[in-house]
Parts: sequence; C-alpha cells; structure tokens
Amino acid sequence: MDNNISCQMKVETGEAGYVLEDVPHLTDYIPDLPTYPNPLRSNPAYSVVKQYFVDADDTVPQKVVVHKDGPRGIHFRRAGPRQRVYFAPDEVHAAIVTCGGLCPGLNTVIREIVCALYHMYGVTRVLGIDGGYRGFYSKNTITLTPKFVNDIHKRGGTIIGTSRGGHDKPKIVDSIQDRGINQVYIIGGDGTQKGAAVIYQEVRRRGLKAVVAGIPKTIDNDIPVIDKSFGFDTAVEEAQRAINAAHVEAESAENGIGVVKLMGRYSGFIAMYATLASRDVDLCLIPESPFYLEGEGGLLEYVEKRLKDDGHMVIVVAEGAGQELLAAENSKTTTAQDASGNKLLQDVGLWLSDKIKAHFAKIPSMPITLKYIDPTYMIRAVPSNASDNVYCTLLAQSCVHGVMAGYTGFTSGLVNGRQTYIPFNRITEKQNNVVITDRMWARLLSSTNQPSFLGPKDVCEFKKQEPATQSVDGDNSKANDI
Ligand SMILES: Nc1ncnc2c1ncn2[C@@H]1O[C@H](COP(=O)(O)OP(=O)(O)O)[C@@H](O)[C@H]1O
Ligand SMILES: O=P(O)(O)OC[C@H]1O[C@](O)(COP(=O)(O)O)[C@@H](O)[C@@H]1O
Ligand SMILES: [Mg+2]
Repeated sequence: MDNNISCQMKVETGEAGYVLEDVPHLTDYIPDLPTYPNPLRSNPAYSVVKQYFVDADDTVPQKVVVHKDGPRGIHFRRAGPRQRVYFAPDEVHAAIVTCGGLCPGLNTVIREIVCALYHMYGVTRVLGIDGGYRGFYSKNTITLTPKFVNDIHKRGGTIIGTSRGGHDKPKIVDSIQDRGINQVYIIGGDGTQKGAAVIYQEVRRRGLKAVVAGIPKTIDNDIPVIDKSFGFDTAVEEAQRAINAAHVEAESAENGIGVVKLMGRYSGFIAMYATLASRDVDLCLIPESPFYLEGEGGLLEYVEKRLKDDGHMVIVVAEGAGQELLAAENSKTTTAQDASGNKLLQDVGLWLSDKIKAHFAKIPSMPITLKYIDPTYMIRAVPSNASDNVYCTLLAQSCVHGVMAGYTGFTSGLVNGRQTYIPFNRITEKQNNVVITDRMWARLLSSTNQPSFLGPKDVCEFKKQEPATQSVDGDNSKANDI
C-alpha cells in the first residue's frame, strides 16, 4: 500500500494544449480493489436512458471561449455514473456533515444524497453528523433514511445542524475510522473545503478505504471555478423583498433614502445581482470596489445629486464594503474573529446611514428620511427556490456517482453548465470575487448611474490584477466577462 501522500494535483496533458486536472482515486493508494457492476444498470428508471453512463474519458473545459490557435486549456473530469463501482451496497457506511454559515438548499442536498444512495445504489446506512465538524467527535449521530428526509427540502437551514470551528483532524479521522465510515460527504464553503482536504490527506495517509468528497456551499458565491453556488439565486430573490421595501419607504418620504445591507464578506455577488435584478437601486457598494465619502466625485455628493434629481434613492451595501474606511476611523482596529478564524466585520450599513444623516444635518434645506433595513439572515435562512432545488439535486447525485466510482479528494461542481469533479486544491487556492474591470460591473454602473469612485490610475491598477476565475452566468475563464 502506497502511503506516500502526494499533495500535487494529478495532471494529464494532451494535444493542442489540453490539460486534465484530475481528481484522486482510491486505487491511487489501495491497488487491486474489487469492482462491481453499477446497480443502475438494472434500475428500471435509468436502464432505458441512452448513454446513461459517463465515458471514462469525458472531461469538461474550464474555458469555453477559445481562440482558433489558442490552447485547449484546463479540463475537469465529467461527473456522472460509471459502469463499475468500487463499493458493494451493503459495504457502504456513509456520513454527511454540514459546516459554516447557512445557505438555502442545504436540506435539499442532504435529502438528495440520502435518496441517491438508497434508491440508486441500494445503500442503507447513512449517518448525519450533528453540528458540523465537531459533531464527529462530540455528539451523537443522526440516522438518515429517505423517510426521515422526505420533506426537509421545504425547510430552511440544515436538519443536521452546522457550526464554525472545531476542526480537529485527528479526532475527526479517528471517528471516521472507529465508526467504519467509508464515504464522507462534506457540505460547506471555502473553510469547510480546506478542512475536507486535510481530512482526505489524513484518511489517505492512514490507508483507509474511505472516500472524502465535498459539495460547495457559499451564499457569498466566493468559491472559484464553479459557475455559481447553490442557494445564490434564492438569496438574490429574497433580497428583492428588502430592496422593494426600501424603495417603497424611500419613495413615500421627502428626500427618502433606503439603505439595505446584504451578505457578502469579501465578494459582492449578492449585492451586485440583487441590484441588477431590482432596477430600483441607485447605489451598490461591494467589498471589491473602494469608495470614498467626502468631496468631488464622492458618495455624499452623489446622494445629494440623486435626491435633488429624483427626490429619493435606494442604496444596497454588501457587508464587507468599505471596511477599510471603518477601520481607519476606529483607532482600535478590531481583530475579532469567529470560531473558524473569519474576521468579524463592523456594521457598514449603520455606519453609512450615520454618515449620510450627519451630512444632511448640515444642510437644513434638505431634510432627509433614512430607513436602514438589515435582512442579512433572512436571505439565507429561507428554503431554496425551485431552480436551486433542481440544482441541489443534480449536485448531490453527481457527488454520489463520483464517490461510488471510487473518486476521492474532490469537490462536485458545475463548470460551464456541466457537473464535474474538481480537485480540492483548485477550490481552496483562491477566492472568487467580482472583477470590477469586467463587463458585469460596468452593466451595474450603467444601470444605477452611480460613480465608479475610481480615477484612471486606479483603473490601470485594477486591470493589472490577476482576474478571478468565474462569473455567475458566463465563461469560467474570466470573471463576469460575458
Ligand atoms: N484552513 C482550514 N483548515 C481546516 N479546517 C478549516 C479551515 N478553515 C475553516 N475550517 C473549518 O471549516 C468549517 C467551516 O468554516 P467556515 O469558515 O466557518 O465556513 P465556510 O466553510 O462556510 O467558509 C469550520 O468548522 C472550520 O473550523
Ligand atoms: O454570523 P455568522 O453565521 O457567523 O455568519 C455570517 C457570515 O456567513 C456568511 O453568510 C457565509 O459565510 P461562510 O460561507 O463562511 O459560511 C457570510 O456572508 C457572513 O459574513
Ligand atoms: Mg467562508
């Protein structure tokens, strides 16, 4: 048995600049494992589907817009059922865990993993780990059956609970080993996937026949490579309710201003898409786009102009926007973190509201009415909408197919509209951000008419920066470039 763990990615190259960034397989470190025919072959629902099984050589390009003479570029292994599987149904002992913040669709993913295991692969032992990573070693498990999970997709949250912190590698892997768990489904964001990568490496170091697979969850859409995260559409839709309320309040008062704070620690996708969808928003502030308050071309000048022109305005601000301005004002910069080590942010919505109020207090001819709406947790605590439910189903089923086929150390994800298996390194190496020199942000600026707050020198600096890797609705090769 080869216990030498390679953290290097499995990369294969082909003609015309073709690169496959492959995912590990159990046989990389446990040779001669027995295989079994995929039970789906005799499943009446699936056996009639033409080409139901994925060809072993199928891969999905990360970049769909290519030049005639350009290289074919990076590809990922296509997800889906394989002809042969590496687990007999009665051998499987699966565990599901959800970690990090909530996101619409978590329960749907749990439901569909359980149902895929039971109904597609005849598996009957599936455990829920209670309350995130620490649940592996500090809590009892929850038995998950199709009956138990039948209605859970209609509820927000996660029925197995979640938490931050508590990632104790030896204790978690001891628990996996002691309980005889051989399939671990880990649903969570960037932090969770980093934790999953560490668990995979330790499982492999111990030579265990146990697959570790991730499903990316991020309401902020800050995970790279994938087209978009599940629950994102639901969150954007829910945000419309807050924006509508802000608009109604603002429109009904003289010099009315509605301020809405939305989630987005380091990535402003929710704020950007909620703004683009609404059309009632006059100013959208995101972490990626710096702004300033005072002086020519500043935010306060713009607010004044908008009120003079329209009599009201709506501002959407992502929670991570302008944090550097708040920090500069507070002599004691906060270094507080949550249990996972994420920096705790200051309330930019309150701060901004106070700044605007203070500014207009100095202009007696322009009394304003400002309403601050903070729907932060409301947009992530709701159940997923119909399209996110379907997305969650495909994601969960794809993950189960990959695990049954013996792939490990991967995250399931949609790339250019196709389900794929992505190596952990690719998911964890960087963060997905809105690229403000790409077209989507330009669309936003033209729809709100807000200033960009950037001078020509800043634009040059931003253009020089390495582009992020994805858009919500476009070619994965370059953020927002659609
Ligand atoms: N670098 C890391 N290595 C191992 N575990 C991590 C790492 N970062 C975060 N985690 C664990 O992942 C879990 C979720 O992380 P968190 O940042 O809270 O949420 P998210 O996964 O949604 O980003 C926590 O239990 C945390 O301890
Ligand atoms: O208050 P909480 O639950 O710790 O989390 C708030 C954070 O969770 C999020 O909703 C999601 O963050 P994660 O992806 O790290 O879970 C952020 O937008 C927000 O800053
Ligand atoms: Mg995170």
